[in-house]
Order: sequence, then structure tokens, then C-alpha cells
Amino acid sequence: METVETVPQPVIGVATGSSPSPLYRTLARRDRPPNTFEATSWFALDEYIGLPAGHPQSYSEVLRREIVEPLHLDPTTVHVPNPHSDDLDRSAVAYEEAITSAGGVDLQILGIGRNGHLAFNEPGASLDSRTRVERLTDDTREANRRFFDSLSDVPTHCLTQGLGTILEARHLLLLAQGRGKAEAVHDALTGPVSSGCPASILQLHPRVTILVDEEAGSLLI
Ligand SMILES: N[C@@H]1[C@@H](O)[C@H](O)[C@@H](COP(=O)(O)O)O[C@@H]1O
Repeated sequence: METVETVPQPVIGVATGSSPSPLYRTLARRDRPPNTFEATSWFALDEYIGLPAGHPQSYSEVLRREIVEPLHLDPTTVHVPNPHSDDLDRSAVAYEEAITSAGGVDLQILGIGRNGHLAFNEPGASLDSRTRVERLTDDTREANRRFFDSLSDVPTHCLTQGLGTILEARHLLLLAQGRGKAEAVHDALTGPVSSGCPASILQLHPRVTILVDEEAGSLLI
């Protein structure tokens, strides 16, 4: 909330997945003046390619349910990379341009994949990568299968902000819960900075807040 209260036109980067849901619920639950989020704009980290518009698991729909409706946001202030364009490379560039025109991201909320991915930057992603089309690893598709009827329904590709894009946010907030994230959290924070663990770029950023539960942080002690 500090970012929303102190920055005149706050730009918030939002992750999807299970990790940030409690934070979004808290933001929605507190007793706030109706115009609290009036000046904010929001940028998703990533979006699936190949789902029909309006698919309930597309990240634009997830964000509609998790932040637009509960926080009473103007939907035009919530940006997601456009996966329906004929020119996806152009979509990626347009997304970078939109972030830049908004003045850059003030606070980037992040989850972490159990393989150390950040947004959909899978192991091997270049540390200075930008928004682009990526193929999802089998591990990530398996992890996200819980949101779909079957593994074959999980998209194989996505548009994702790059690690270089994420690093330009002025403040990073990593959220992780559960034993399944413990290795990834440990490797990201205490291992070498390497594309083998994309989340290790957190070590390169001057302002990072890490909020993990006991299980996710269990290997840090
Ligand atoms: N693309 C998303 C990421 O942005 C998310 O942070 C991560 C962790 O997801 P979860 O919080 O559900 O464990 O993987 C997903 O696939």
C-alpha cells in the first residue's frame, strides 16, 4: 500500500498464479476510500498464447477476477500482453512500450516457479531478456495443469516480460508459499546468479522484499 499511497501515479506489476492471491484479497478486503486505486495502472507479467479470448484461465480473465472486480479498477488500466495478435513479436514490443509510457513499474509483485522461473522466464532465459514469445517447459505445464481439465489443455507458449524488463521495476516483491517452493527460493537467494535459476536475478536488484512462509523459507536457515 505504501507505493499506492506515496507515488502519485503508481504503476503496479502483477503476477498471476496462487502466490499473490492472498495479497489481492487483502487489498480488496481492507476498508479503503473508493478512489484508493484511481490513479494506479497495472501490468501483468505474462499471458498464455492459444487460449480463446475470455478463457477463464487466460491471465486477463484471472486478473479481472482477482483485481479488476474486487478492487473496482477501471479495466482499461490493467494491461496484459496481447496474445491474439497476428504479430506476436509486435505485441511484445508494444507491451514494453506501454510499460515505458506509463513511466515504468514502481512495484513488481512476483511469484516463483518451482523450477525457479520468474514470470514465464524458464531456466536458460537470458538475464537481460525482454518481453517475448516463449515456450513453456513440461515442468511448468505440469505445475499449471491444476488450472485446466487436462495437460493437453495447458498452452505450450506464452508472452512473458523478460528478466531484463522485470529488473527495471523500482521495487520487487517476491511471494512464495509451501514446501514445493523451498528449493527454488533457496537457489534464487543463495545460489549463483545464473540463467539456470531465473529468479536469482533478485540478487541483482537494489530493492527487493521477500515474503515467504515457513515452508517456502525452510531451506534458508
Ligand atoms: N506464470 C506464472 C508466474 O507468474 C507465477 O508467479 C508462477 C508461480 O505460480 P504459483 O504462484 O501458482 O505457484 O508460475 C506461473 O506459471
